[in-house]
Amino acid sequence: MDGLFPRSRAVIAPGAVHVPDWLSPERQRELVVACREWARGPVPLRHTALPGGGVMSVRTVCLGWHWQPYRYARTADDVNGAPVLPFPGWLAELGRAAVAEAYGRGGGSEAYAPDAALVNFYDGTARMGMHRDAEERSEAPVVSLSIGDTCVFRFGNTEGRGRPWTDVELASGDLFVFGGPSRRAFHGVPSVRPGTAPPGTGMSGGRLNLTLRETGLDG
Ligand SMILES: O=C(O)CCC(=O)C(=O)O
Ligand SMILES: [Fe+2]
Repeated sequence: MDGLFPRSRAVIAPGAVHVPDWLSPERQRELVVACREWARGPVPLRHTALPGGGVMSVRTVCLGWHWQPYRYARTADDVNGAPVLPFPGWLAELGRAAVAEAYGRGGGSEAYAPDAALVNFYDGTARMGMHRDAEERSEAPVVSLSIGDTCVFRFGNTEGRGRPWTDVELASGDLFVFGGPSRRAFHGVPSVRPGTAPPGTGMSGGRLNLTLRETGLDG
């Protein structure tokens, strides 16, 4: 039944907007090519090690600022010490277009200047636990772009990891923006649905997610 009914734009919580099918198929393919290039290094796509000894099931590479739990740096000190790749101007432009799409012109899109991105790759068994994006000093929104297999994206509240939450299916090409009162909301990815990607993304399987952030950091 998937694909028979158009999915519609939805405000999931104040400041949290889901826009299905925002990225064109061409744009998705371009992003896949770019992600593949970024994953070549100098910092490899890797399972992030957590301070408690665990390892994330998602594999990640960063742009602009390298995120390691729980700080940003210009070098990947928890991987190989290499400098993080620059944040491309065209990706910041795409981020501004995303914020304009979510909040309308005048909703802060002109001033949006993302300077960090996490590029996450999920195989069929990868998940991401409930967390908040908290290392950024800026209150500017997070822009999330999804390509490949559909996932369940769990969007919670700002108080804690538990309910209430809303489960949203993020499919290939979907945009999700969370800012304003939802900027520090807990969120996670409890499951990915293998084999649900549309043909033509250029991926052979799995899910890619890019989150663009404004760190508010200097230097
Ligand atoms: O994969 C997603 O949709 C969310 C990723 C995320 O929350 C993060 O990278 O902080
Ligand atoms: Fe996050």
